[in-house]
Amino acid sequence: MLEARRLSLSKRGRRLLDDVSLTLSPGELLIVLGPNGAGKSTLLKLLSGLWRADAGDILLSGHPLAAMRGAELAGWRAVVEQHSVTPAGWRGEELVAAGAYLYPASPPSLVRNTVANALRLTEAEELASLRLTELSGGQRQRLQLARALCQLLLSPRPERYLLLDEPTAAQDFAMADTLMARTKELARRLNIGALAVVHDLNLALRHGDRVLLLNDGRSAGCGVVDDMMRLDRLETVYGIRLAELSHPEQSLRAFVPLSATHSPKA
Ligand SMILES: Nc1ncnc2c1ncn2[C@@H]1O[C@H](COP(=O)(O)OP(=O)(O)OP(=O)(O)O)[C@@H](O)[C@H]1O
Repeated sequence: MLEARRLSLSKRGRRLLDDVSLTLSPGELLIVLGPNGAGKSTLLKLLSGLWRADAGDILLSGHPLAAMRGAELAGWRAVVEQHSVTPAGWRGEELVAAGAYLYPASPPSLVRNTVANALRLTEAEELASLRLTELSGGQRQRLQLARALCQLLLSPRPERYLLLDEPTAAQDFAMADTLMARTKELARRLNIGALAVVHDLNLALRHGDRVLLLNDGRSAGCGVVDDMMRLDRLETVYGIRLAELSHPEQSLRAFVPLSATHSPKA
């Protein structure tokens, strides 16, 4: 299990995260929701080991993340950041194969198969031979997801975690839904703990196992989707009136903003 206990972080005299805790189990998809500036990316940077918290601990299967070096950490977790830099001149499959850099002793055929598998799982097969500079933002984002999957698929660690910062931000409506469904399915099938920061409440509703709500650097609750995704709670966190709609025949529900009463904090 990935366990974050009472994380806090300040920068330039501002509290970006304040006493935030969470658990992420292998096989589940935890969605992190919250308004702009709530601290979602900050939390992901701490969980990834890219930043260090001022207070609190992060444990991976009981081992402190703070004591892990880069290569060791990369076996436990793969990260897709919000803004990833892609090397000029690379083609899609080279980016995905970068996920195998930790395992130089892997047989080339295993790496080739893993890259192909990761491309297939992320609906990115047709991007393999194309130059990154000639791809759309959404296509590059899918390849980054494939690169992260390749890293985890080759890892010998008993527990693996996939940390995604807005993995569907550049995806069209249909692809966003497909990718979140895939992520959930992969988490289950490969027993990977997946955490995804998303903005779309309805993606969280449809695909999340559990939800962490962040507001102003603090936790506004963490629990199963039905408990967290309640109208009153979401209206408070987002500062907007919402309507909850349900499909007459299928057990589907969705949230839509009702009015322009939003009062952004910053
Ligand atoms: N390097 C930094 N130094 C100082 N403050 C920062 C830094 N990075 C982010 N912040 C501040 O921390 C707060 C949280 O930022 P963060 O990026 O974690 O929010 P977020 O919830 O991911 O927002 P968004 O939904 O807009 O991506 C913001 O107020 C931001 O201005």
